[in-house]
Amino acid sequence: MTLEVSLGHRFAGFTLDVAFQAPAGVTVLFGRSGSGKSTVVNAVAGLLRPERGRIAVSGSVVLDTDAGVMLPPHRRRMGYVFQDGRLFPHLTVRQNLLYGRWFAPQGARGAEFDRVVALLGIGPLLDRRPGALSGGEKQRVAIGRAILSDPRLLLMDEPLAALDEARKAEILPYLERLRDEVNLPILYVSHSMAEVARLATTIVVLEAGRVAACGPAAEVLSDPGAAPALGLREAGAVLTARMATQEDDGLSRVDTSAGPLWLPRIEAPPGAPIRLRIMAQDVMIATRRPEGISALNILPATVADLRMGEGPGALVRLRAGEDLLIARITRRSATALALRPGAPVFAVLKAVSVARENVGGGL
Ligand SMILES: Nc1ncnc2c1ncn2[C@@H]1O[C@H](COP(=O)(O)OP(=O)(O)OP(=O)(O)O)[C@@H](O)[C@H]1O
Repeated sequence: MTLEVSLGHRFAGFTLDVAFQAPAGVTVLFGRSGSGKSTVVNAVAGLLRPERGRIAVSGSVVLDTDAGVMLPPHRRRMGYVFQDGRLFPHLTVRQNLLYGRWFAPQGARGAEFDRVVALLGIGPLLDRRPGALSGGEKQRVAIGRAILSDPRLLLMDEPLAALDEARKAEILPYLERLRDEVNLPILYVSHSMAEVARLATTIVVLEAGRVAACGPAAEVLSDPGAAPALGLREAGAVLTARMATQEDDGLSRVDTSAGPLWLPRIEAPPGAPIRLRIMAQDVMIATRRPEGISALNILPATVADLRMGEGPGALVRLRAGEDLLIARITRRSATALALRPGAPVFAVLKAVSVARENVGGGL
């Protein structure tokens, strides 16, 4: 495991008691305001001294209260990207970036300047000062500065929260590239489901200082038990498909492990991994393959588990090939269809449910 975290801490009126492990990639800490996300990140960074805990990154222990180990922040080799960038206003972009590199340990200063500049697309900005940058550009520079300090782990506490939708959309592809091309684990705080669905490798859901759910993104997002903590309205699964063909009528065909799906045209080369998000409310369940229906996308599936809500709703997790889906239906339908684990069904996906802005890189 790349990241091992176990923490206990009390503030007046709040108790944090969490433990999770995560492999390489982006680990998203997700939860409502006040659930403890920043407290965890601050403890990992060394900005908070927890009462009890053990934190290891790629096997290196930075905190172990039982063993009396508590490295100070500057010896933990964590890159930290805040909501507001926090660049030095009197330095140019180049100088801000080089400042980050100054903290890299001797001999490890190879996190090459040019490669990072190219990765984040900030070459044309090098001689400007932060005052002449957009919010999205500032954040890209802040990320570059953090990477150039050659960290073991990148901590990002709501790095997009201060940006408008257009600037968020500008940065997300760079974050995907960081995840996919730079071998740098990232601990990422967010309460935006769209960001989580697009970026997360692992999701840790916090609720009132405890871990409500934790695991690979595809599993947590399709888990009926985790959906209430994630937000029922935004419940939806992610799955990875492969780009197949462009069709004559403007649709693109992508292949999932359970069969093909057709979506509004996606610009991607054949074979490219495409991360899809399918909202629970956009999945209907049929016990027989429907005919004479306008929905294009129908996948054979089996019921994995289901959870009857306290109100009229029910959440059903479906296994379609290797992939997991979640459907939000009524309890009445779940009963009428006699849904139970193992039952063979068909998942009917409304074509619009696979939205273009939800299409990102591979898991
Ligand atoms: N230094 C502190 N002293 C006392 N209480 C604190 C301190 N820091 C955080 N808390 C409390 O701990 C709880 C968790 O706070 P935390 O900032 O970790 O939540 P969060 O999930 O990051 O929230 P948000 O999404 O609003 O940033 C809150 O109730 C907060 O008031």
